[in-house]
Amino acid sequence: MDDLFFCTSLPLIFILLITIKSLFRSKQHSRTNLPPSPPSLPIIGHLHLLKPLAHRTFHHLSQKYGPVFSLWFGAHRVVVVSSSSIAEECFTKNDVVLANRPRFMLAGKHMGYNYTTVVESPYGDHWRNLRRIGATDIYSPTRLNMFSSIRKDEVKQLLFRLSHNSREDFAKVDLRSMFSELTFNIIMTMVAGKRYYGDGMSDKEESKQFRDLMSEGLSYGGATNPSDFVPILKWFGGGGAEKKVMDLGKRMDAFLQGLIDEQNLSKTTSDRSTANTLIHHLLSLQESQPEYYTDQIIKGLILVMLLGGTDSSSLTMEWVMSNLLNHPEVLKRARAELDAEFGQERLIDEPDVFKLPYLQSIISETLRLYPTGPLLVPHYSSDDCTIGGFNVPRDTTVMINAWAIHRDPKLWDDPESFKPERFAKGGEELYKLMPFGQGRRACPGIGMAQRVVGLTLGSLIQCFEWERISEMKVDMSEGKGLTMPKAVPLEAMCKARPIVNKVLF
Ligand code: HEM
Repeated sequence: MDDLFFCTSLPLIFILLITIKSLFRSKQHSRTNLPPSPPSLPIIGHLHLLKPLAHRTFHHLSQKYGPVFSLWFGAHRVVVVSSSSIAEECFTKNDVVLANRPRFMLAGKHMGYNYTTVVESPYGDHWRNLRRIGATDIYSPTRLNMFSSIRKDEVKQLLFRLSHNSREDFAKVDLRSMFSELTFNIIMTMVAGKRYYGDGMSDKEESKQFRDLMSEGLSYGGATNPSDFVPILKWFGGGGAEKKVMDLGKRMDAFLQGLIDEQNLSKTTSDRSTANTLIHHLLSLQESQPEYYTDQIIKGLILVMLLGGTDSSSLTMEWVMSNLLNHPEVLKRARAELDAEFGQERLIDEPDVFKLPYLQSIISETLRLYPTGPLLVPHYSSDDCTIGGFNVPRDTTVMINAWAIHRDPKLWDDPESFKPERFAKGGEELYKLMPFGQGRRACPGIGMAQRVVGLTLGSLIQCFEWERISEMKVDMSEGKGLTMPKAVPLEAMCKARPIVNKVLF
């Protein structure tokens, strides 16, 4: 009996002691040499510092506390990184440890199927499966090429709209709404063969429903529940924001399910108008692999395209046009590049965009100064790690301040100035940019964004003269919102160039 005890229990006790010791050491390790932190208030920590334009607040803090500092959002630890080399460490050495997402966004819970869409899902098999589906069925060059005529048609419709009053003289146009409608129409035509914006659409009930859902969805995208940070708030009721997002989530789900049901029905009635849509393709895969292509997974994939792929691209185009209006010499050079390469006889097409290095430099320079994801999407540590020589415990949210890195004077000459020429050399400068993130969780929509943004801007420059609405420079201040909109929506004056009459009418 004694022998048996020694043989079985002693090794177990030994293993237990070693585990306790290493756990203790790990806890100690993670509690010392933490990133510096500003003085905090009881219970709320640093929440009082969180004002709109968080990237700017974090940048100011980094100047005092260094390139890695920590904050408490109530009971939740957050580490902010503002240096290029340390961000690189996050996306290489620590890429797996930091590939999780925090769970404090209400949208992720109630619209994103309890944090299971590709944006919010934790790192693991489910997320890998979603990225695989995205890479093969949605964002691969082959799939993107299949939908190139949709993008071309939508851009043509935009050119038509712009030319309505501008064939004789300069006319004033509201570019924010036009860019936004363009990106929604492109994605919805790819997804379901439907356009919800444009002539005759505003009275249709389904269009109205879609527009309302999207504007609510984008406005609640960054909503958090204060009681997730300060649990004591649960005792005081509240939760108003959560109820609104919950209600929106239900309506959004019903709408997306309606699209799927409609396509299922059209299969039985052999309606060919929906045969080339993304939903049709995903539903056909559902037949052979039902466990991977569930209705919920399909709805989640559509949702992230709509909420992640529209504002980010349309606001980027608005920032680019604002820069061009403030720098007429850059606009002139971009137009000369287009005219020299393609003349005034035919409209440019998607593949042409990659033969326009100056236009590409303008887009890169705009994404440097005005990245529409200034803090990327928050990452979350699944284990203890070190960042920039500091210990960062597991369950810490890590934010990368791409906006600050893109303006770091140690990295860029004259960082506050708009100078597309800095990208003329290509390679090295481009590697310092991170508007789409880096590593495992980097944006999978980059190819689609490049095509939409490049084709639209190239076409606008090829087909129209552009001027500001007054002598005053376009206001470049940033407004509130997750995707860093301009504070003042862009209006501009445009006049059709001769090519418009040749190719559009
Ligand atoms: C100019 C346009 C765009 C910009 C600047 C942009 C930027 C970003 C950024 C910064 C991230 C987070 C990276 C990180 O976590 O470190 C991201 C993630 C993501 N983006 Fe984009 N994006 C753009 C367009 C698009 C488009 C067109 C789509 C799809 C239609 C898309 C889909 C996604 C998805 C699904 C993720 C989540 C990836 C994951 O968590 O695994 N994006 N994007």
